[in-house]
Amino acid sequence: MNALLNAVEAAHPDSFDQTDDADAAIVSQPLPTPGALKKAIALEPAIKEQIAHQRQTIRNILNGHDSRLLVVMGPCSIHDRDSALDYARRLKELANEVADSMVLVMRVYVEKPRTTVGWKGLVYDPHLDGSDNMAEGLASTRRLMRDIAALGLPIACELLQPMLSAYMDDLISWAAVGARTTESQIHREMVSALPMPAGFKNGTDGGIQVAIDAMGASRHGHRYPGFDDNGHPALLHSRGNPDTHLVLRGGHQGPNHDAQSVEKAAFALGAAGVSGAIMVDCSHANSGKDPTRQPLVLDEVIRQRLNGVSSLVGVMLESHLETGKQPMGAALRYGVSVTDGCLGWTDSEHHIRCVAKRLTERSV
Ligand SMILES: O=C[C@H](O)[C@H](O)COP(=O)(O)O
Ligand SMILES: C=C(OP(=O)(O)O)C(=O)O
Repeated sequence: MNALLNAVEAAHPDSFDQTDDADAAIVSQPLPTPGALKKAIALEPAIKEQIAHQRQTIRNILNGHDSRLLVVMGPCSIHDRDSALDYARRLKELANEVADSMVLVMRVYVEKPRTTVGWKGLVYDPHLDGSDNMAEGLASTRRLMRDIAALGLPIACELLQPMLSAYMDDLISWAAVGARTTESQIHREMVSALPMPAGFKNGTDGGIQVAIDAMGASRHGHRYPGFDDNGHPALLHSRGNPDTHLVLRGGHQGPNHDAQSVEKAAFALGAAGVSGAIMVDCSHANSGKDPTRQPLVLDEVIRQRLNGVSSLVGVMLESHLETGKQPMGAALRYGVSVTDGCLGWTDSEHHIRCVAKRLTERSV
């Protein structure tokens, strides 16, 4: 990594100078370009093919050509490599076991949107100590995602800072735009260029129209300023992304996974002429941020699906090795979330198996 940074410094010596404007609020530090990092931590052709296949499987579920349930599950945020890989190995085994009725995709969330301030994720601060070594965070993220993909798991990730998506977009099979950014034109432009399906969450106030508008905006091509793979400012031309959908995550007024809210959302999607596929996030405002309530939300979604609500194609769970969450601090407990509380592995596995059984019994 240092060699990469030295090469960047040699090519752009000015960018290392601190500004001499005493009023300026920023100091710049160089980062590798997306192209350089992708070359340094490259994907084997077999992994690229696997990811293309996994994206297509997810598209098929969204389009109704594959009747399995899409399940995006994993930690609220990734904060250490060992527990992420430990989780991934367990998830892969479970994914194989339930493959007839479900497609499990691992949440590998490395950027966190904060309500005010807080730790912003592995990419920003891989040492969790405020040192913000983003060059290292980007490299660790790529290595981790590559290793998880090598286990055969599809990866889900929220894309928050549009500039960072280019460092990892080749590794992701399903992308999320979060409740705090769905309304942003910049994020809609970003999604219009993504090579994978993407879910737009409803807003934090519970409003679904922002997500429907986002789907309408991102299926069109856009021209917008950004950076090319070599890090040069460029006018980017996107083709538009036809594979977007709504994610219901509840809002300030409470949950929105009940039958009436789902029916209302399906009607609004139909009226707008966008994809009718809906994923329910069993966490966040749908569980009142109490991880132990996620199975109740899951149960209700499966009940509706088994009653014929075909728009419900997916669910999301925040799940880690251990239940709950912990504050950031010196001695972190292994496998416990440092952001939102998660359902522990034993419960997660149990509930996924129960759902698989219910789905399988119904289809025979
Ligand atoms: O899923 C994550 C959180 O809900 C989101 O990042 C906001 O977190 P915060 O309110 O703790 O900042
Ligand atoms: C931040 C997340 O969700 P939301 O945008 O719904 O708050 C998340 O899923 O990690």
